[in-house]
Amino acid sequence: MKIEAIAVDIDGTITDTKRRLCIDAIKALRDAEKLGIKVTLVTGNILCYAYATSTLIGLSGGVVAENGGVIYVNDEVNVLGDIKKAKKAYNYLKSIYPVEKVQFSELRVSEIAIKRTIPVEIIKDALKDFDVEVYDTKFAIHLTDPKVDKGSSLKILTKKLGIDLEKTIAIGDSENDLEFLDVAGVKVAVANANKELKEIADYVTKKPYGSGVAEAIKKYVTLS
Ligand SMILES: O=C(O)COP(=O)(O)O
Ligand SMILES: [Mg+2]
Repeated sequence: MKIEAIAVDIDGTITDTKRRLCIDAIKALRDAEKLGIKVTLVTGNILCYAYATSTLIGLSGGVVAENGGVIYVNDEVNVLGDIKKAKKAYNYLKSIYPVEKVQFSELRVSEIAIKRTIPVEIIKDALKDFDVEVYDTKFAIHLTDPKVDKGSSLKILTKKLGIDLEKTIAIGDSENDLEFLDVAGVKVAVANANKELKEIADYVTKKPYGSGVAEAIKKYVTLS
C-alpha cells in the first residue's frame, strides 16, 4: 500500500522526555514531505506551540492541538472542544487538591492541562462524575471535553485535505494517542510507548522517541 500521509504526536514521540526535538525525526519527516507525503502534528499541546513546531520542521498537513479540541488546516482554526466542562472539573479539583495549571494555560481554549504533581488515578477518581476525559500524557494531565479526541479531529482534518486515513500512518507514545491510532490505516507505537498503545499497534518500533519515528518512516515510506 502506498502511504499518503503521516500523523504524528509531539511529546514523547518526536521529542525525548525533556521535550527536545529529535534530529532523526526532523530529517525523516522532511524526507517524507519531499516525497509529497503530508505530515500532520496531532498533540495535546496548544495550537501556537504545535503550529511553530510544524512550521519549523517544514510540515504541510496542518495541526490537531489540545487533544482534538482545536484544528488548524488550510489557514483556518476551528475550536471543537468546550472548555467550560474542563473549568467546572478544574474548579472542583482545586477545591480539594493543590493543583496547578501548566505554563501558558491562558492560551488554552478547549481544555485544561495541569502539572503531574498528584497521581492521575486520584484525579480520575475525583472527577469520575464530571463530563471530562482525563489523560495522563506523562508530560501533563489533561481535562478534555469527551466530545472530542485526537482521532475524531484527525478525521475532520484529513477530510478537509482529501487524505485517505486508510493510507495514513499514525505514530504515538501515550494514552491520549489511543483514539488517533485507532482511526489510521497503519498504527505505530514508539518503543517507549505505554502498554495499551503497544497492544493496538501494527508495529512497535525497536528504537524509542524520534529514532523510532525515523525507523517507522523508513519501514513504511522512504524504503518502499
Ligand atoms: O501536551 C501534552 O501533555 C503531551 O503532548 P503530546 O500529545 O504531543 O504528547
Ligand atoms: Mg505524546
